[in-house]
Amino acid sequence: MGPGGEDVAGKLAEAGLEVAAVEAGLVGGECPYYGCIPSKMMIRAADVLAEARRVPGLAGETEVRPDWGPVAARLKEATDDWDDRVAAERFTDKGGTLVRGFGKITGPREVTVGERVLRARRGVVLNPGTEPAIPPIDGLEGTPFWTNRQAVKASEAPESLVLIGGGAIGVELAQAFSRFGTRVTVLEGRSRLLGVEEPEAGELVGKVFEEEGIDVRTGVKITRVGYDGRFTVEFGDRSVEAERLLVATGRRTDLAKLGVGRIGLDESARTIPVDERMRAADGVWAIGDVTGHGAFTHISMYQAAIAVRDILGQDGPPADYRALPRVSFTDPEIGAVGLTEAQAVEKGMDVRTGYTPLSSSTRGWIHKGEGFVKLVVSGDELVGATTAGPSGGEMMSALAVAIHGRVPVSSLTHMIYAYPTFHRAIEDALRDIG
Ligand SMILES: Cc1cc2nc3c(=O)[nH]c(=O)nc-3n(C[C@H](O)[C@H](O)[C@H](O)COP(=O)(O)OP(=O)(O)OC[C@H]3O[C@@H](n4cnc5c(N)ncnc54)[C@H](O)[C@@H]3O)c2cc1C
Ligand SMILES: NC(=O)c1ccc[n+]([C@@H]2O[C@H](COP(=O)([O-])OP(=O)(O)OC[C@H]3O[C@@H](n4cnc5c(N)ncnc54)[C@H](O)[C@@H]3O)[C@@H](O)[C@H]2O)c1
Repeated sequence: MGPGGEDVAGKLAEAGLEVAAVEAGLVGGECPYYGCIPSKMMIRAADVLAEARRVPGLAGETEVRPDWGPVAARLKEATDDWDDRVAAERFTDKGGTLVRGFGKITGPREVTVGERVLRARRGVVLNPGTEPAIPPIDGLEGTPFWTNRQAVKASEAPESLVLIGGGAIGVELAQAFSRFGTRVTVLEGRSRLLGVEEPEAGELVGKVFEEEGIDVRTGVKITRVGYDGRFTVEFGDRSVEAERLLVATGRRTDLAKLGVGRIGLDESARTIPVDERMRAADGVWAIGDVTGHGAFTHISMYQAAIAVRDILGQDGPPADYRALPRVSFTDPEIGAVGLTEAQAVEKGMDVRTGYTPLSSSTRGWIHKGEGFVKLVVSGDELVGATTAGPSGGEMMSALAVAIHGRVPVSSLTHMIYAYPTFHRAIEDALRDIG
């Protein structure tokens, strides 16, 4: 019952099907309780602090004294103190049956929860999501390290924090805590932050982090973690010490524990492959992080809608991930859609790119905002874009529409872009296409 599962279960119950939903944790999954919503609330508060600190030089003087108290209180309220009663009732009020516990597939169209065996006529929808993947670092196991699940329950911002992993979770939480006064170190194994996105994105975030006092170490190989009331993380001949350690090194799903072997799927795989209708096997649909099409709530919900249509025998377009959007909610915010330049090259496309720094646009200059627009083009088709800046995620939406609707690049070039918006920089990036 992640975001997609909750949607599928509710919609099918509303359509009159007899639906049993199995949930081992909280109805709604990671996003509302430990992921998107709490992290974005932390980021919203941290961004307010950053804006206040920008007053000098623009509008006068400020004195900023961060207090985590309102953040912790807001998170408690937003998650109902990590209680899913409202979400559970939303489903049962639609006529669904909620079964609490861990579900295991025990046969075709059969799921067992403890002693209870559920047999479906129509089929089973799998939406097990992911949990934090913990790397096998010497000394880490058994220490009171945080993952995102503990970080969002912090009652105060720690004095110091080491983050292992500079991906999506790592960068968002690093900046949020740092802006509340936490001394933050990010240790990333790859050569840059946000390694799956365009290199320019990770480089920009790394530069801004350094300027804000976040210690970023990339290309590190962590050899040991020690804990004696404080954490020591060793990498090569260096080490860093902190009050808290947050591990954000990716996600995993235990498919063997879920019992997918009973329906002919590979239990040692990292994902459950699905077709364009979310079918994973006869009478089995899978949606969300586990399908490997992007660990995002909007993917879970998008796939949910397709699965519902397929189960109810309704028409509708098959899954299409060409215009897959994603946003890293750092400041500057990194919006991205479709392919990166490297991914397009890897696919054998004849790639051209266009790039412009946001500072050369009127709005970027007025705002004193850092960022850029990068476009990835193949022929006359836009296949990918990255928009970094104060509203990078919102800027990206225009390009997501262009990719989704296959708007030719030649047509985008002759469009009117409102002056002076951030998104007007898209026009400059289009002109730069080689
Ligand atoms: C810190 C953080 C920030 C994030 N921020 C964003 C963001 O800003 N935007 C965005 O789009 N995405 C974000 N994500 C990702 C997003 O949370 C997930 O992609 C989203 O929750 C969709 O996941 P899902 O549908 O696969 O299932 P999940 O949300 O992972 O839920 C799966 C549910 O299934 C339950 N479950 C698993 N196995 C079983 C079983 N066998 N029996 C019974 N129950 C079981 C689990 O308890 C869980 O409740 C973030 C994630 C994290 C960790
Ligand atoms: N804004 C958003 O939409 C948002 C925010 C947070 C998370 N998410 C989703 O959740 C997923 C999980 O986030 P994540 O940050 O855990 O995973 P990630 O895959 O984005 O990043 C993990 C990082 O940890 C690094 N790493 C792995 N092992 C390491 C080690 N031993 N030492 C040092 N570095 C190591 C990897 O190189 C990688 O850069 C994301 O992929 C994303 O899909 C989305």
